[in-house]
Amino acid sequence: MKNIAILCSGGDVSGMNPAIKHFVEYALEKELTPYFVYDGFKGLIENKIVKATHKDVAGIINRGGTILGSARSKKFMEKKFREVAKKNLDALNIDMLVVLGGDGSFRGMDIFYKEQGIKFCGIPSTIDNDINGTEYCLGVDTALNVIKESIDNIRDTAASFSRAFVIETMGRDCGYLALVSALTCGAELCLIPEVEYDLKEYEKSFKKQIKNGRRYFIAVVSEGIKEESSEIAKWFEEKIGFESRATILGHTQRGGNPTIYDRLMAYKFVNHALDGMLEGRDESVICYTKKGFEYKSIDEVANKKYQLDDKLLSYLKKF
Ligand SMILES: Nc1ncnc2c1ncn2[C@@H]1O[C@H](COP(=O)(O)OP(=O)(O)O)[C@@H](O)[C@H]1O
Ligand SMILES: O=P(O)(O)OC[C@H]1O[C@](O)(COP(=O)(O)O)[C@@H](O)[C@@H]1O
Repeated sequence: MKNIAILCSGGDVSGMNPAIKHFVEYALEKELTPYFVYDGFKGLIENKIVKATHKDVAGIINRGGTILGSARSKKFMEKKFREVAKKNLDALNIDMLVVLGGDGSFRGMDIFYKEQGIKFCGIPSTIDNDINGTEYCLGVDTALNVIKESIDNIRDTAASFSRAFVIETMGRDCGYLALVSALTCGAELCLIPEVEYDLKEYEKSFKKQIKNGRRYFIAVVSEGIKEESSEIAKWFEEKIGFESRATILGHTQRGGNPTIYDRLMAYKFVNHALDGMLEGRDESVICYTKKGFEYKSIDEVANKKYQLDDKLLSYLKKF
């Protein structure tokens, strides 16, 4: 039997646990021996590598986060520590790794493969949905649903109290979560890092809306824009004349039980990862595009910055 391991690296997402569960099941079905690496690349270096069984993945399909733990490891950037990681894997005869993470993790694995010969398949996993080459990253749907729940709740109080609410979503420097949430939760204002804005340009239209009976405003703004969400709230008070509050959703967006879509995507990503490795793909990332699932090289994924789809961008509400 061949040995294969799985690890999580970078920001955790809801959907990792269903992926880990299916990894064990599908590996055993394919007559591979599955292993867990706890705490990402850090755990590879610290030898936290353990054989996995069906029992280890019982009752986890509905849980957010990752039972394996995730980490960002500075040591893995250094060759001498990657050599330690390789020694640890060799001792267990493991030469294949499935990595749930972002482009940084895949870049690290690419170096590890070229230098130490450990084959890998990357499964894009980040709530930011900011990996070039794939239209979907594991965890995004759950994060969007958490945001939707929060905005719907905030709308109740905003309408009752006649206030403006500025809701900040995560995304680092990518506005995907904010844009999709604004469109699907009916926000009056959406600000994202990819699009220049001038708040002055919204004043006339917002005042007109108030005259026409608008009782409250919902603004969805992304992490990474030029202003703090508290400053946008202040603008609502000072320039629009509306009492306002700012809510930063923060790490709530990384939790919650995985949606059906993320459970299904986890299943499909893992199937493709193992199939690809068994077919002899030694260093690939599975991307989901209009064509379906595709195996791409690390260069196709990590050499270019992710760009929001033009069609989606065209839906951004203007003043
Ligand atoms: N150039 C690199 N060389 C070796 N390891 C890397 C490299 N880039 C990233 N890594 C590893 O991948 C980890 C996760 O990368 P990071 O960019 O933080 O997250 P993400 O995978 O979400 O993009 C880093 O902490 C590091 O251990
Ligand atoms: O959990 P931390 O270290 O505070 O990081 C927060 C960052 O991680 C994210 O939640 C996810 O980013 P990654 O998936 O790229 O790690 C970002 O949206 C956010 O900017």
